[in-house]
Amino acid sequence: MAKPISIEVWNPSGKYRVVSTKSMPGTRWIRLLADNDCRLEICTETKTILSVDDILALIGDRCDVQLTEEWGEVLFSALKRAGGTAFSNMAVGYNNVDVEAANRNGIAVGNTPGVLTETTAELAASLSLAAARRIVEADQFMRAGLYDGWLPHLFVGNLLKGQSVGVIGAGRIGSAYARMMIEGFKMNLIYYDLYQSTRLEKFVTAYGQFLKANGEQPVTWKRAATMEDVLREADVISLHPVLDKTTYHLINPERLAIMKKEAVLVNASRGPVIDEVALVEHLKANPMFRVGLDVFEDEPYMKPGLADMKNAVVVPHIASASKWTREGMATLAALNVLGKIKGYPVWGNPNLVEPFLKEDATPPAACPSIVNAKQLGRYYYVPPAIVKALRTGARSIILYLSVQDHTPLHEV
Ligand SMILES: NC(=O)c1ccc[n+]([C@@H]2O[C@H](COP(=O)([O-])OP(=O)(O)OC[C@H]3O[C@@H](n4cnc5c(N)ncnc54)[C@H](O)[C@@H]3O)[C@@H](O)[C@H]2O)c1
Ligand SMILES: O=C(O)[C@H](O)CO
Repeated sequence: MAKPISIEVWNPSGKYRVVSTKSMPGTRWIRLLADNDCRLEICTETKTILSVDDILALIGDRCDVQLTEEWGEVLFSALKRAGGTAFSNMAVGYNNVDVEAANRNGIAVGNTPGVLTETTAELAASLSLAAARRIVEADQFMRAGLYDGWLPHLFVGNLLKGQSVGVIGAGRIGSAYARMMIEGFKMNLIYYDLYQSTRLEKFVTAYGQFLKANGEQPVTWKRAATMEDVLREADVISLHPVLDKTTYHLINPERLAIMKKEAVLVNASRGPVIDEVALVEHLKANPMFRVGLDVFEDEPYMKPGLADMKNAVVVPHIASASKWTREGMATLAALNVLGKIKGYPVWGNPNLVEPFLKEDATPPAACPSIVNAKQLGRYYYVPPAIVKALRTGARSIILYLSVQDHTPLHEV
């Protein structure tokens, strides 16, 4: 039997036992669970990453649902044995979750999309600027007392205006990042994604027309046929795909070699999207090539040599770390599991989660985002207006649920 784990308990007499492996920001998520007859146990262990045994101890022999951490067959089957039916990641990415194992055990898997988009894109934009303008190097130089007067060559970096920004993975976050760089710095877009992002293309076209009408150079867009086209052409490249078999080591020695010598590469997706050993070699050989990294291949560690590279800006996986976003993630994670307990349907569009985030309002009676809803045969939330329209005999309904053209629309 694994050793006991220290916990803090809310609403001890609650009927449903909900376990959170981490303390999450804000208090709304706690209130939502406690007010709905849940006994909430929050792990208070000081270590950052819990082992499988730690989590088994937390699940115990009766647990209704579980939030966050690395999950596979051992944990999902233990959760099922304890009577559990739901798990939620406090993250949009769920490459840490073996969804097949969850399906085999009939466990609903939640994630928290939509609330991280702008926050994560802003951090990617910050890393782009910090790397292009050598902000961290210059800050360290200043603090070291090395500044003895203005010099024409001191920390010369790259101008972004009019250059081209490359986005690989133009989904929610990639598209938001692209818009920031285009609107903020008037960069031209080249992107690569498995799907076309017509919304993003339309945005760039309209913004280009606006600039032209005001006598400025219009911005342009191009959807690249291959990822290599983006790598060859772009001055700043930001990676925003999901991590899966197709994107593991997407940036490898061959692809690094075709990038511009003075390019800036940013990664706020997942560490293994870049072959980090190859990246360190590339940074050593190309001092004007710069990177901004939020994520690492062997998190929390960096590959040997990376920490010594002046042309790398590194931050500890903080892309979603704004107060609003983190509290929103906690709320969505809690509502995913609460919705499963209550037998609620799954929200029709996981990209449009604002109704769940209104601080003083009762959230919709739905699970905000369950990634294996279809596999588990869950049904979807239909907005009351549509139900009413159907009841009053409407013959056709315009579905307005897809905010992103290439995001598959869940069945309603
Ligand atoms: N660093 C952080 O804190 C942080 C925060 C949020 C999200 N993320 C990561 O960012 C990822 C993207 O999040 P999102 O909300 O934008 O997801 P999303 O699903 O909206 O976008 C992902 C995009 O990647 C594309 N894609 C998939 N495979 C590809 C391939 N082989 N080549 C090119 N494009 C490909 C998809 O078509 C999609 O458009 C998450 O899965 C997560 O791993 C990291
Ligand atoms: O995928 C995510 O949501 C992040 O990595 C956590 O911020």
